[in-house]
Amino acid sequence: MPPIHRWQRAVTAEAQHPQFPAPLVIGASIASLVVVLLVLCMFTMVIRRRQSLPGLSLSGTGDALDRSTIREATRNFSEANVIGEGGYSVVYRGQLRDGTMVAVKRLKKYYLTDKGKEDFSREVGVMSTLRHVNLAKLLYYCREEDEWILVYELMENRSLNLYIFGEENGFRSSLNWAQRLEIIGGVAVGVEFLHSKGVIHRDLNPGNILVSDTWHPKITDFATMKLFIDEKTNPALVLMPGYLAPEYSGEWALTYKCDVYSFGVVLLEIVSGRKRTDTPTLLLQAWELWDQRRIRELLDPEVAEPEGDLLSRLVRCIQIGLLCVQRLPEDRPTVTEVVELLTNTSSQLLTPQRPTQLFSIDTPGLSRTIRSDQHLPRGSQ
Ligand SMILES: Nc1ncnc2c1ncn2[C@@H]1O[C@H](COP(=O)(O)OP(=O)(O)OP(=O)(O)O)[C@@H](O)[C@H]1O
Repeated sequence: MPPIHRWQRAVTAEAQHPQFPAPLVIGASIASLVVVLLVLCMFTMVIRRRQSLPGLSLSGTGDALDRSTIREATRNFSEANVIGEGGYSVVYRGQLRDGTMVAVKRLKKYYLTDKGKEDFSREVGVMSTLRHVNLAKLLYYCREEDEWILVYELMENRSLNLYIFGEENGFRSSLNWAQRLEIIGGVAVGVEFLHSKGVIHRDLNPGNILVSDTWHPKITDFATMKLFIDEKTNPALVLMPGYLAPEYSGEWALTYKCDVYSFGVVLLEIVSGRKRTDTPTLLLQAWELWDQRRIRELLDPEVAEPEGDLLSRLVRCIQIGLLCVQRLPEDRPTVTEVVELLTNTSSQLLTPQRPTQLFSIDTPGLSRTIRSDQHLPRGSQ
């Protein structure tokens, strides 16, 4: 061991017994105590918020909405009140005591995770602050024991898939071309708003686009339910095949451009009336017909043929859709650019490349992509 010099010994001794003035020591102790108390207070507040009342109004009115109120509104979740069912919820029509008509979304219990339980109140609180004319309005939520419920404003016309895929008689022809173009524009504006708030929808599809009684589109399911489900163990459940961008279905590479891709697929479905899962070659068909200027063959035959200005707007719209579904995210426009391209008809449009990806059997992380240079499965062309 090297010898210790006298000056070293002096420093060591001072370090062991530093001579601070008494007022400084007292001041520092009080300050530390205050900081500790503040941290404790904040921690308690967070915990209290998480264990908050079972039903909490999101409208700022202060009215609590508990399970018994929701039971009453839906006549005890009566079968007759079911208006839809998705992968992880059953949706009921309901009427609150004040007469407000609501859509009550009751989450299926077996998919809820511990993480979801922790996040529910906080995340729903955040989502409820997203108010926009093209977003469905989340009014209340209820989390009581194992009952998890979201209460939305009711959209009498339900979702867009009913009208573009003709799942019910006569529905398909009820949306004319002008209305379809309006819906496409409204969805783009809604997605732009979400992106401006830092939210990626991830699951944009016609089942998640509701339509008001005046045919205005309202995007729903923006990142709410999916936050409460473990998508890595339930990927097929969480995200709808046919709409996922190849980079997301293949490598979980999630960016705003994934929504742009889904939007492009939805746009092409709206104009063609063809569901991509039933028509895996939809993107290629659309590109070829657009490239050969045979657009009329792509358009939904159930809707009266468009002429003049309407036809040229549709041609432009299809070109925008094809730009959105480009394989590489960097070749797709941003949604803000999409809105600009849709509204400013004199703005310059790039030429979309021929799609190489026909259809991705796209469970994230388990992607099996069929490319146009590979053989398609029998019956899929
Ligand atoms: N606010 C609403 N007003 C009217 N109908 C609604 C409303 N919300 C949902 N629905 C109807 O309920 C159906 C199922 O809802 P939704 O798709 O949101 O369920 P989900 O469990 O989130 O499922 P998924 O995302 O797998 O489709 C919708 O397709 C729509 O027809």
